[in-house]
Amino acid sequence: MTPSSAADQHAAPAPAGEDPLIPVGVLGARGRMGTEVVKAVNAAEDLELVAMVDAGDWLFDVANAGARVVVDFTRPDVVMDNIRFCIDHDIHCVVGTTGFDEAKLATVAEWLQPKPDVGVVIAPNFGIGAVLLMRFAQEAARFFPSTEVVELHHPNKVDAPSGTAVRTARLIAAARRAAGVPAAPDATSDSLPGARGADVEGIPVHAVRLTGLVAHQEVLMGAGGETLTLRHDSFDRASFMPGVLLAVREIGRHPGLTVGIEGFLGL
Ligand SMILES: NC(=O)C1=CN([C@@H]2O[C@H](COP(=O)(O)OP(=O)(O)OC[C@H]3O[C@@H](n4cnc5c(N)ncnc54)[C@H](OP(=O)(O)O)[C@@H]3O)[C@@H](O)[C@H]2O)C=CC1
Ligand SMILES: O=C(O)C1=N[C@H](C(=O)O)C[C@H](O)C1
Repeated sequence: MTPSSAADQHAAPAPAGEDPLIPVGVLGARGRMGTEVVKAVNAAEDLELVAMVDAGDWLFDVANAGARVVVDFTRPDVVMDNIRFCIDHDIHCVVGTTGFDEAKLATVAEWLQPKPDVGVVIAPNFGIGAVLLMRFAQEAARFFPSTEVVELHHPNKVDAPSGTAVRTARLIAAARRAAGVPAAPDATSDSLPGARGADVEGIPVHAVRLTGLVAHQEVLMGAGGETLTLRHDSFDRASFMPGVLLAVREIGRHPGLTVGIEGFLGL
């Protein structure tokens, strides 16, 4: 990595007599999400953008610039290194990058143990509607013998299925288990591998990649003679920003590891 330009960093003292601004660094700042986060932080009166880092830049600039919170929208293969760096430098982390399984979450929790004042929130989706969809799906899960998840995204997305779809399926599976719902009826034998999607704890998850889409998800539930379809659409990445900014403002008050922004929303 090489140093980011001085133009990417601008530190300013807190206005006298007012609450100090929260200094924020953005990792993946030139990516699709990072660009939107930079705009949102710049537009927020209580936040101050002090560092922008993208591939090829020095992460050390984030620490040198005095970032108190870092927002990470990078790549699943680099995000763990970024989180480690932030924890080691006592910087709170708001992570939107996907690719977290239980093992990675446990590793982050372990890194946080000697740092009781540092907070990390890892959320597969900052869209308020997407978070609500997950909650509604959990509520409905026990009433329907069959459930499938379909996620639909832009074709440049690096991972499949989406982090949101995996979390949604896990939450539904947990709700079904808790209510004693047996495995979904499915007598199909795939004549083509993959035709029934990926199996996430017994819930089929299907991934569509289509030019023109941004980020969308449907949860389909079926019982005798009826279906329930829950759908969320992010037509614009601006839709993620209220959730990102909420997490930036909250994370300093939530040391340790938080998964999802449900708690910050009072859900
Ligand atoms: N939680 C949520 O609500 C959402 C999560 N996401 C997730 O966020 C992630 C990013 O998505 P998106 O913005 O579309 O992807 P992009 O590829 O557009 O952006 C990622 C950026 O990170 C840069 N980057 C790569 N390595 C590093 C590094 N080590 N340090 C800093 N920057 C780095 C990339 O640079 P380069 O291109 O040069 O490699 C690129 O500019 C994905 O995991 C996606 O699933 C997306 C939308 C919403
Ligand atoms: O890459 C994306 O675009 C998105 N990624 C996240 C995911 O994988 O769940 C969130 C949203 O679906 C957009």
